[in-house]
Amino acid sequence: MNHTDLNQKRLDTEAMLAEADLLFDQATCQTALETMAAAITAELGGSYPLLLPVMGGAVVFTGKLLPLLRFPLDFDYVHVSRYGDKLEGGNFHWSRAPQSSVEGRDVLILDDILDEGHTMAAIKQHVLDLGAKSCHTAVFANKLINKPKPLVADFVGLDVPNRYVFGYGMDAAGAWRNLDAIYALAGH
Ligand SMILES: O=P(O)(O)OC[C@H]1O[C@H](OP(=O)(O)OP(=O)(O)O)[C@H](O)[C@@H]1O
Ligand SMILES: Nc1nc2[nH]cnc2c(=O)[nH]1
Repeated sequence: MNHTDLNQKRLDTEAMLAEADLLFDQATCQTALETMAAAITAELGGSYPLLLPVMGGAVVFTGKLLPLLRFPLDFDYVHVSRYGDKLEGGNFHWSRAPQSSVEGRDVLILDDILDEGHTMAAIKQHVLDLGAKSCHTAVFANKLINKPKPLVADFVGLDVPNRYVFGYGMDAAGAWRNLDAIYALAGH
């Protein structure tokens, strides 16, 4: 992309944030994160779990959560995507499967958002197929959609409305994963 195009993209991306609705500010996200950390510690703190965040969306949630978990754990990650930078989900693209052994482990999958739930359901099935002893799921945002989901997450930070949300690891047209709060895209 040349300099002019990149500059236009920067301006468009800034405009997208300026027009967006702030749903959950930084302090609200932090409180939700701390509540989740306590619940995860109570449930899994004694089982030496293997944590498997789903890249790239889980990067902020995971990076903030990990230092709040003061118990022994192993860390690996998977990379699965079905939205790319689109607003509608499509086919799964697995870029990275777990590299460490999942067999016999208590696994905790971490993701930024549970929307239709297909991504988390597929990863959980894969983890169980690999012989995990148990598989819990944690999502920072659970979208309140008007359809049944294949799975209910064991740990949820915040329920978000049925709109396209971004920030806290979630992208808006590929951008704004770096925001420390959750926004909804104008008109979506
Ligand atoms: O519940 P679902 O409807 O399946 O959607 C949730 C998934 O969508 C997003 O990933 P995306 O495919 O956009 O990839 P990304 O993590 O690289 O943004 C998000 O990070 C979840 O993994
Ligand atoms: N950024 C983002 N990614 C998603 N993946 C599934 N739903 C969403 C959403 O609302 N926002």
